Amino acid sequence: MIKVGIVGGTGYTGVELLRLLAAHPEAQLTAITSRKEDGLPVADMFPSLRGHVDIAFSSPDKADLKQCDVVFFATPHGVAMAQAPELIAAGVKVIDLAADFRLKDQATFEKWYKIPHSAPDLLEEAVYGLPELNREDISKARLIANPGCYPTTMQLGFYPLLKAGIIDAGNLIADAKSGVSGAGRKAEIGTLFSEASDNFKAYGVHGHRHTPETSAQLQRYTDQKVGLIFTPHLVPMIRGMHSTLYARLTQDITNDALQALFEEQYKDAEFVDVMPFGSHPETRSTRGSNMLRIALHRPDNGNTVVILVVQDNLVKGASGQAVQCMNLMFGLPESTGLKQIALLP
Ligand SMILES: NC(=O)C1=CN([C@@H]2O[C@H](COP(=O)(O)OP(=O)(O)OC[C@H]3O[C@@H](n4cnc5c(N)ncnc54)[C@H](OP(=O)(O)O)[C@@H]3O)[C@@H](O)[C@H]2O)C=CC1
Ligand SMILES: CC(=O)N[C@@H](CCC(=O)OP(=O)(O)O)C(=O)O
Repeated sequence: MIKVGIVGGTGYTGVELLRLLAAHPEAQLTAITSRKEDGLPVADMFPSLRGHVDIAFSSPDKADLKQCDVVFFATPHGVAMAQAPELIAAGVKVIDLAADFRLKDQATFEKWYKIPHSAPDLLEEAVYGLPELNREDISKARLIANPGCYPTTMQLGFYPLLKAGIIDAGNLIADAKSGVSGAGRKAEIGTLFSEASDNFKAYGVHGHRHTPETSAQLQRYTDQKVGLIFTPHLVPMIRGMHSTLYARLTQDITNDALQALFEEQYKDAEFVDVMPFGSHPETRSTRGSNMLRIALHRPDNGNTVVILVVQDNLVKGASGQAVQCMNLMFGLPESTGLKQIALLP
């Protein structure tokens, strides 16, 4: 059994990790932290886990994380970088769900996250945890930077076109919407029921930290200079994410060939579903599952491709993807413990 620790077990990605790991045949939850709930049985806070999780929270300074084989950080940016060096030196693998190790360039990290990086020596080693594009490196990694939720949709949507060299990489547009759980479980005015329900708004229009993350990753796959305009929106759903991506074709290609490009790219990807050309994926077709679904459109058969991408921000956008990485790091089939079918309605 893989001994698993979770730092930040009271938040949304933390409890999602618990749900997935409780059903994982090779994982044994060994330590889970909370600064506020030291000593409280996990199932007392989350009754959905009664009968499935039988350990209690401990404060981060008391939790014996070094006895774990892998530790997930489901914490705000800046927490993992403080503890990862010591854990890795002790032979523990680390998967950070935050952004501490996502950007290779320290100055770019510090500019966007407005905190100094305390473990810059690990930036080079950290592996970006997007299995569909990075499977081999993940399987050898000691430290995973789990992707952001929006960047997962943008990269998997643009990648096949970018790799084929048939779009203008300097003019990528992403119009994306997230459910409110994307903002985490902390109390904030913007996520109050009376603010976020029955409402719809864009945010981060002049710059969101997922733009440099996505651009830097996409840049690995093209010689053109990547230019991305990304606008996130908050929509009144609890979970789920819908990204509508636009790319300009630079070559003649039929719709059948476009579709074939995506189907070929993701033919072995268990968690990426390329739907029929022209279809309309819904976020609920992924709710609670680790699936990401893609559908292509070509308005008026012109030179713009519209790529619709849906997923669940908490599963494929965070905790499910992190478990997918854990499976690879421990030599297990990638889908172990991740075969849940989406909930309907
Ligand atoms: N929500 C989402 O859809 C996604 C989130 N992410 C990223 O995952 C990370 C976690 O997100 P999410 O679960 O939503 O956040 P939450 O705010 O819901 O939870 C944060 C957790 O971190 C703990 N925590 C906070 N500060 C510290 C600290 N200084 N030291 C130790 N533990 C701390 C909190 O526990 P306590 O206060 O009890 O100690 C809590 O359990 C974030 O970095 C987020 O950006 C990534 C992709 C998607
Ligand atoms: C709805 C909402 O607020 N979403 C978050 C994204 C959360 C996330 O997953 O991203 P990181 O791990 O990079 O912080 C936001 O836009 O800040």
